[in-house]
Amino acid sequence: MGRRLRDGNVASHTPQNPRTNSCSRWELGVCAAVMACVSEFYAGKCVLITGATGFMGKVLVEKLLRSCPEVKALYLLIRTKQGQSSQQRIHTTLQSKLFDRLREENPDFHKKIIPVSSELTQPGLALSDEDVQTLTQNVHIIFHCAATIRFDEPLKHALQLNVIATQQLLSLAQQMQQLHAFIHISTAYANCNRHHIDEVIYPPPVEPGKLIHSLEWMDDAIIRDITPRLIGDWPNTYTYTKALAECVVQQESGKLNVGIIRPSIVGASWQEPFPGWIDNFNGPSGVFIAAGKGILRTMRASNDAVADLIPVDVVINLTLAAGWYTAVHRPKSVLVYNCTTGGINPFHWGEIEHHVMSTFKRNPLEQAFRRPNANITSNYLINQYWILVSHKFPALLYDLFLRLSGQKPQMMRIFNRLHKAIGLLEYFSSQDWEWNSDNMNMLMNQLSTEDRKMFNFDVRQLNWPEYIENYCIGTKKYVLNEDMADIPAARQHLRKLRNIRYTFNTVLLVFIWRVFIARSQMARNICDPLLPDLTTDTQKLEYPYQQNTAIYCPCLGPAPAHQAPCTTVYGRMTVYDRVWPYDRVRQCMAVYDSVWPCTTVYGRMAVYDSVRPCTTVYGRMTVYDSVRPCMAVRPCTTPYDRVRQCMAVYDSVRPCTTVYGRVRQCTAVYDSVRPCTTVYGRVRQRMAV
Ligand SMILES: CCCCCCCCCCCCCCCCCCCC(=O)SCCNC(=O)CCNC(=O)[C@H](O)C(C)(C)COP(=O)(O)OP(=O)(O)OC[C@H]1O[C@@H](n2cnc3c(N)ncnc32)[C@H](O)[C@@H]1OP(=O)(O)O
Ligand SMILES: NC(=O)C1=CN([C@@H]2O[C@H](COP(=O)(O)OP(=O)(O)OC[C@H]3O[C@@H](n4cnc5c(N)ncnc54)[C@H](OP(=O)(O)O)[C@@H]3O)[C@@H](O)[C@H]2O)C=CC1
Repeated sequence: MGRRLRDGNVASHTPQNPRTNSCSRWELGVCAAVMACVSEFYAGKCVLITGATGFMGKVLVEKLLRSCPEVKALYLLIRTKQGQSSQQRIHTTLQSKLFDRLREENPDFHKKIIPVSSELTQPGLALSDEDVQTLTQNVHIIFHCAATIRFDEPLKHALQLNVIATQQLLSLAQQMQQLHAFIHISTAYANCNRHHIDEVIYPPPVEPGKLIHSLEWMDDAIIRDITPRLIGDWPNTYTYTKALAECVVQQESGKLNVGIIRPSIVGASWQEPFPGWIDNFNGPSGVFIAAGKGILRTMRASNDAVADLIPVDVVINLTLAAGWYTAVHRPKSVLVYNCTTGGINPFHWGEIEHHVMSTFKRNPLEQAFRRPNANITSNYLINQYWILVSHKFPALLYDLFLRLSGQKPQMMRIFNRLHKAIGLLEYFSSQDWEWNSDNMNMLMNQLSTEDRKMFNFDVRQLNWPEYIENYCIGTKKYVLNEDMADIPAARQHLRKLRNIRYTFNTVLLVFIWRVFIARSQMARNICDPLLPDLTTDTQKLEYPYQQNTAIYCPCLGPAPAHQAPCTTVYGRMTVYDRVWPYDRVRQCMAVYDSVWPCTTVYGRMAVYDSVRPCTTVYGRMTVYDSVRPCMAVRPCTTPYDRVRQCMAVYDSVRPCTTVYGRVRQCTAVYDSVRPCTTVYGRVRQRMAV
């Protein structure tokens, strides 16, 4: 790494006329088709970059050093953070895997990097006088990438960094003696309150100077209260302040050669330095990861809306080319480049959903919470329903499990954060915009064949399915630092989750059946014919019954022998015999008469007798008696009912008497001749009176 500016170690640089240092068609008449004008332009140049520790800044530094090896120096404005100096921070940044290729090609690349301590929200960018002097003397090109990209940033802070810092940097740029170009990175969504966006700077929603002035004296609480009114139809403070920043760039550009790059949604790299590089959760990356982990199951997005993703290396190639073009061709006014894909090679959110899911099924993330299975919907209510069923309910269950196993519940908290994040993104995934990208095309046409390859931003060549696959794998490798060698274990984990799901679904189905469906007479009438007949052939002969009607127990033929056991049991049902009529009855009940064996009980109960219908039903209880044995002719009467822990009490002579509550205690008292048949609870007691 080069010595810090402050140490005054930057060699003086002979100013060059940008026009003579390039292969401008205007200057040279013709640009040799194979000449790499762009990298040649950067040879011997000093470049100032803000935001070099960020996602795009890093890629810019890497590409500049790799493809323009003759560049003289990179001054990187970096703030101290968490006790780390700018020097230490850039050292850490350069350890990133992103720089592996460069490290291999040029192990000394770091010598050209000169970190400069600068807090952009401070007056004068918190630059020392010495640093100001060095920068103003040496810098040829400025790339201003730093910004807060948080959607929920308080307005004052977003204004300070995105607008005021830009203003200050422009005023520093005005003092620079040999500045050829100032490139400001904006966003394609700076004007997202419009549907069609041209490559022009639109009038600001408010005069930036006035807003800055007004907010100076207001305290944070007041600003928070008036923020929604101020930002109007912008969805967040980020896009709003980026719109103001563009306006400031135009106002303060003076005689500078200025270009504005407006990337749409910046995603993982397409080709350089290798496919799929990404290092953060911003934009769609966090959504992909959450879906791959099986946490995110639903999101509001329109299947048919264009997903205007743009690979980070495309943005950086265009930015470097724009730096060259701005310096060499010095456009009369600020040139804006909408750096988008939708108008050229459109791809839709529905397609993205499909490719993300299929990639994560083939290359699962480790320790997934559930199997990846996410869907997008544009319908608010459907989305809310799935949030409840697929997010909140499982989170609740999982937290319950954690609580019971003595751990701290965390899933609900994770989901709340996820909902907050996706709630902020949905604005962008539920509608689409049209960007004019003429300047991007124009710039491409200005490049030599060599440059078009080296600084490729021709998104017509982008194969979306392949890109999305590399993107997802990139999140696995570079954001989550997972090893591809562990994929078999991750697949095994998914299989385990699938089995758990099947088991859970089966239990749930049985539960729903028991609680809701089996209680419904109508459902029984529909389902009975479909149910298997579990009686044996012998039983059928002896105790035929009609299963496909509501009549269950016609007693046909002569009574079987006295000892004949009670018969059928379907489902959870009871067997007993006529003398000792009892048995474990969990949820159901059979009631029968004294002579005949009880007949069928399906589901929860059939009660009948031959002469009189069974009598009382109390709560969940059946009580009846029969004076006479069941007869052949009469069907059983009451097929009923939810019997949780139920009870049949009867006797042969007198009706049963008491039934108590939901049959926690059921007391049947009766009969002097026959044994009583009390059943208590799950038939813990049987007794004869
Ligand atoms: C259904 C699946 C199929 C997929 C198909 C459909 C996909 C639709 C995707 C739609 C995406 C649309 C994206 C549009 C964006 C366009 C905007 C214009 C482009 C730009 O100009 S700027 C770049 C965009 N900016 C952002 O994306 C920033 C958004 N982030 C924020 O504003 C904040 O981070 C947020 C979300 C408010 C959270 O704040 P907070 O709770 O304070 O958390 P932190 O930021 O401190 O982060 C804590 C921790 O969480 C990680 N993190 C951050 N975001 C996510 C996320 N989305 N998912 C998961 N994890 C996330 C973060 O890295 C931190 O981790 P640490 O380890 O550092 O603690
Ligand atoms: N990512 C995207 O999808 C898109 C991004 N853009 C634009 O691209 C640019 C770069 O975005 P991206 O790289 O993704 O953003 P990052 O958040 O990854 O990087 C932001 C950079 O700004 C620096 N920074 C923030 N605050 C300060 C400060 N007070 N003083 C000095 N430096 C500061 C950060 O430094 P530190 O490490 O110290 O925090 C970091 O280097 C932004 O202008 C953004 O608006 C546009 C469209 C889409």
